[in-house]
Amino acid sequence: MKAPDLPYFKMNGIGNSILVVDMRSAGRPLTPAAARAIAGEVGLGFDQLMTISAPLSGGTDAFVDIFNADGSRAEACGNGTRCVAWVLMRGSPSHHLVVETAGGTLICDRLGPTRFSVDMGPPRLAWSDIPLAEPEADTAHVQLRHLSGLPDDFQTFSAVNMGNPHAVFFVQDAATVPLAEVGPLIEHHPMFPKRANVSFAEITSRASIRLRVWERSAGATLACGSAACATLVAAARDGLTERRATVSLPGGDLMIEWRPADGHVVMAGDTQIEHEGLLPAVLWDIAA
Ligand SMILES: N[C@@H](CCC[C@H](N)C(=O)O)C(=O)O
Repeated sequence: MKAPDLPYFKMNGIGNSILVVDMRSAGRPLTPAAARAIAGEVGLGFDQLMTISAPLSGGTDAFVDIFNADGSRAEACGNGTRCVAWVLMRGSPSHHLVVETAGGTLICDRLGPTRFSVDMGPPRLAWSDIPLAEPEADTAHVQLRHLSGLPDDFQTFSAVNMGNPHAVFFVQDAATVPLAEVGPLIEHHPMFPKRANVSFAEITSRASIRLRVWERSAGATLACGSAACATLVAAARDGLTERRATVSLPGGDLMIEWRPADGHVVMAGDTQIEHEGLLPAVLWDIAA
């Protein structure tokens, strides 16, 4: 039977470039090679590609697989999840959605026509959950060992897993961090067996943070939702901010709360649709 062409939605979550593909009629998953082809030859570049499939577990509305532009998989993507919520709730009276990803179950709520919140679940803070390569008693202050030549600002980081691994560095001035130089060095540091998303955070008040992010497998991005969540957790854990703050990224602002009631981290922010279309069925035949 001929595979169907599949609807895609080119979107962004405050500048984080997201391609959502509705695979519910495909009957088979997207391969990493197809994800790379979509980003490359097909010309639909993205930071993350989110595929929507039928739910795997009871009580969820969809399963979402997340690919980086190099074809690797990510366990979480906050900005992409808000875009998925826009796609699944458009034209529907529903204001609430539960999606499952490789990193856990995410709850989405509509706050406005293009504004959504995502409950990203609780952060995991044990060294083995990040994961780090070796035991660390205090994951809020980890020394970045064996990497010489970095300024003092980049010697100690806070490690947080928000479904995916994050290293958060607090700096005096986020704007002057040489992201393209230090980002890849830290992402690939042997301390991170699954590599890491790398954040540089400047505390601007008890309720505001300025942030720049080097994403694992995607590089410098205008925004990263899970990094904003990880940063708020790291900042509140250190007493630098309250548990609710505005995180300002180059692409815009996210409101992040680490809820005292259940320990979950909730993000709220905008989404934007750029265009939509159909992806040719032949792509589904590209092998892994
Ligand atoms: N942009 C995302 C997170 C991206 C995932 C990352 N590159 C990884 O490999 O973990 C977000 O908004 O959370």
